[in-house]
Amino acid sequence: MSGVFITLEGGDGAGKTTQSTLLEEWLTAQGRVVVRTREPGGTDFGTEVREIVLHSRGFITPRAEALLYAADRAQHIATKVRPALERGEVVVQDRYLDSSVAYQGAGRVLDAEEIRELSLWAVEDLLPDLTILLDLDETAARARLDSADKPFDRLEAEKGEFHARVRAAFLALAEREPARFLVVDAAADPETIAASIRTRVAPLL
Ligand SMILES: Nc1ncnc2c1ncn2[C@@H]1O[C@H](COP(=O)(O)OP(=O)(O)OP(=O)(O)O)[C@@H](O)[C@H]1O
Ligand SMILES: Cc1cn([C@H]2C[C@H](O)[C@@H](COP(=O)(O)O)O2)c(=O)[nH]c1=O
Repeated sequence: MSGVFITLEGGDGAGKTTQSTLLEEWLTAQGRVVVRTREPGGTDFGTEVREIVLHSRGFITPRAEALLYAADRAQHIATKVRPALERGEVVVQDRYLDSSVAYQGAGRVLDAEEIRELSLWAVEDLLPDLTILLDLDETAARARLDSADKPFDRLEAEKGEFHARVRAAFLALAEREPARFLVVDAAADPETIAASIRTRVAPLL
């Protein structure tokens, strides 16, 4: 596999969409073919899963929720991400298995190792070349979401303690795999963040 697989992680409102847009623009200007995608929802199947997992009105058990994210991931990696990497393209993806460890593991208080194993099984062990963690405290993230003025989804609607556990879990994951992660202060301005991301991505191209 000769492409480059880059994931962006962080809490809701940390700035992943903003930074993946800027990264895609820069990579395209460097002459690379970019596949910009996300989880959940990077495939037709995933779009249906996304609707259930983010907007279902009924109660979803934590294990059922973990399996929904894993099903979305299995389909997405097999049908979209691996083929793009095999063609030598750059995949820029909002969220991946670290989100499951942080949200379902720490947030929903399931066993983090089991959640990671479930995702690794779903994707036949594919890990990113680089994971950019946009780190922002939950109060600042909530203020950004509030100002966006759109209704909260199931996960965004969780309490502050849930999001604090998610943030701590992301930071612990980055500490455990420093070679894979770039941790960025997401409170900085978007151009400063984009510049530090480009510095780390350039040697991978
Ligand atoms: N560095 C930044 N400083 C201030 N505001 C920012 C910054 N980056 C993004 N924002 C703003 O914060 C809000 C959320 O940004 P964005 O949609 O990029 O985050 P996200 O991590 O993709 O969110 P979600 O997880 O909810 O999809 C937007 O209104 C965006 O304009
Ligand atoms: C991949 C993944 C995502 N989540 C959560 C995180 C967010 O709250 C939503 C996705 O919304 P976004 O606007 O696309 O960021 O889903 C999760 O709990 N577990 C996962 O594996």
